[in-house]
Amino acid sequence: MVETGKINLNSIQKIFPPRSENASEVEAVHQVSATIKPGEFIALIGPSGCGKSTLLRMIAGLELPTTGGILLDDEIVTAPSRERGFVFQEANLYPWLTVEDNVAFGLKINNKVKNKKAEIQQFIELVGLKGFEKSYPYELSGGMQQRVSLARTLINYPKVLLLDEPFGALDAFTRMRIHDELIKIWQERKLTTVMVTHDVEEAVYLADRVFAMTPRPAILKEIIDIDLPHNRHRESSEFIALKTKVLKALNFQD
Ligand SMILES: Nc1ncnc2c1ncn2[C@@H]1O[C@H](COP(=O)(O)OP(=O)(O)OP(=O)(O)O)[C@@H](O)[C@H]1O
Repeated sequence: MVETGKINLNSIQKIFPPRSENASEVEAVHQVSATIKPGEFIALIGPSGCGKSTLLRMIAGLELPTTGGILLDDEIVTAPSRERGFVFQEANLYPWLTVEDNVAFGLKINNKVKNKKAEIQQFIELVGLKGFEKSYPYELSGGMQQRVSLARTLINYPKVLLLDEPFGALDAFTRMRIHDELIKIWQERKLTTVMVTHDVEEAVYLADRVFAMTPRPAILKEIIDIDLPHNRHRESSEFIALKTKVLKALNFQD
């Protein structure tokens, strides 16, 4: 079986030009190199404004590196593609469309919606929204909206799932439930996943490896292996030890 979804980051640097005449340029990402294996779950963690989202956006092809290159399965990333599904912090649903029409929207652009009813239903069920097909976004909680956004991305069968703090606005209980759903989907679909988060516990709960970034410019300071099987127990001594390790890498704990 050919495994797909390998990402190579080769000395990635991103410098944004000055925003105004008196401003200076901003180096957001500095010389990041790493290989992400097919099917791996990576959490990118670092202080606010360090450059995590910029790195994720470059993997998506939404930004181009100033120097260095990103390869997906040995092809250089130069533009966004459905191969690399992106879920934003906000669900960004179309308020005038129902859940099923929001999920179908990406397919409609492709003119592929014919005979896709069953598939749309399958993805709605995959994210746990059976029974809400005809609901509008305003009738859903924040967590449910984010699940619609996930279904809308997954229905295009991306090789890579890129998540930019998608659960940041959710309450703690909803987050924990959605974490378990995400792990189930990730295990079923064997998707290479890269997630930006501020939350050390979220990173240790979900990821195979945590990439700890420095304050801006983001440099890959340390990679922490999370060598725990799922379902992980947040209260276990191994889990707490790994959280401490990540916090140390981020310089928040001696
Ligand atoms: N398009 C842009 N033009 C100029 N500067 C930018 C642009 N996008 C991001 N930056 C700057 O790059 C730096 C890194 O931003 P980025 O959004 O990647 O950080 P982050 O680590 O994801 O932050 P947060 O966790 O707060 O979302 C910031 O100083 C930001 O102002």
